Amino acid sequence: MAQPIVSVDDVHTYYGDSYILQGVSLDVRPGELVAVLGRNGVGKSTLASTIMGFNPPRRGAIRFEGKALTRATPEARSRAGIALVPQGRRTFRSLSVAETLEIARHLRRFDGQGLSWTVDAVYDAFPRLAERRDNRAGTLSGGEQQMLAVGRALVGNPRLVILDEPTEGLSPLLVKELFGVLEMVKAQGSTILLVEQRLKFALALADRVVILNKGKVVYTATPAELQADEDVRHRYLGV
Ligand SMILES: Nc1ncnc2c1ncn2[C@@H]1O[C@H](COP(=O)(O)OP(=O)(O)OP(=O)(O)O)[C@@H](O)[C@H]1O
Repeated sequence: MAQPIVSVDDVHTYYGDSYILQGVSLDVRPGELVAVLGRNGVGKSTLASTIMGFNPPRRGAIRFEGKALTRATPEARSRAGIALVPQGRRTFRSLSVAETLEIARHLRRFDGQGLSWTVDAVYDAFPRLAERRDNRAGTLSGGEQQMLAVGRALVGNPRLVILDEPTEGLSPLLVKELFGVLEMVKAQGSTILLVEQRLKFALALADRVVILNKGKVVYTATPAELQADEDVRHRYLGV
């Protein structure tokens, strides 16, 4: 089996005294889409920010393409080829769509090794962004800002894209559009870690699903296995 792109090994993360990730381990292999599921507050976003380096673990290790990254800064992780699309988008309100994407392209410090998301490719994937290219991010709808946040990550041609609840607040139409884009990103061989509340969305995209509960991985399976396991879905996802 291929070496994992990212390997999270017995990671323990805190916010002050709050013990959030309590020994999380998971691997994501090249070209795989792994969905992280779980109820509100179980630590999914914390896992995303721990991998990106915003909230390093007190114990445990994170390896990226075989190299230890546990203590690396978020900038170093970005240079290594990890991109995070954070929950709540965080686009710069005063920059236009075109400026946002151009800046992300210029900041690209990582040679995407055959992956090639250009600004034009992002416009093709999200026609709404092309229509709004001269508009400031602050004037976009929530859904359009989400598209922009995803596009900004893609033009960096990351080796690993971490998406933290990208469908949150999107209209059904935009959810569908985002689904198509993620299918495309996947088809190009990108590796994706998807934190997601919408079960159907996650099951339709994922190669593997991981469920977190109270800061621990309690279940790992294929989407079909989770689909068939009513007990697990009910117990850990409430559906
Ligand atoms: N900056 C912070 N300081 C202190 N506690 C925090 C902080 N951010 C999150 N928490 C707490 O950590 C726990 C895990 O939060 P996290 O956001 O990782 O969960 P989540 O599974 O992503 O939930 P959600 O789906 O609601 O985003 C929660 O109890 C939350 O209240």
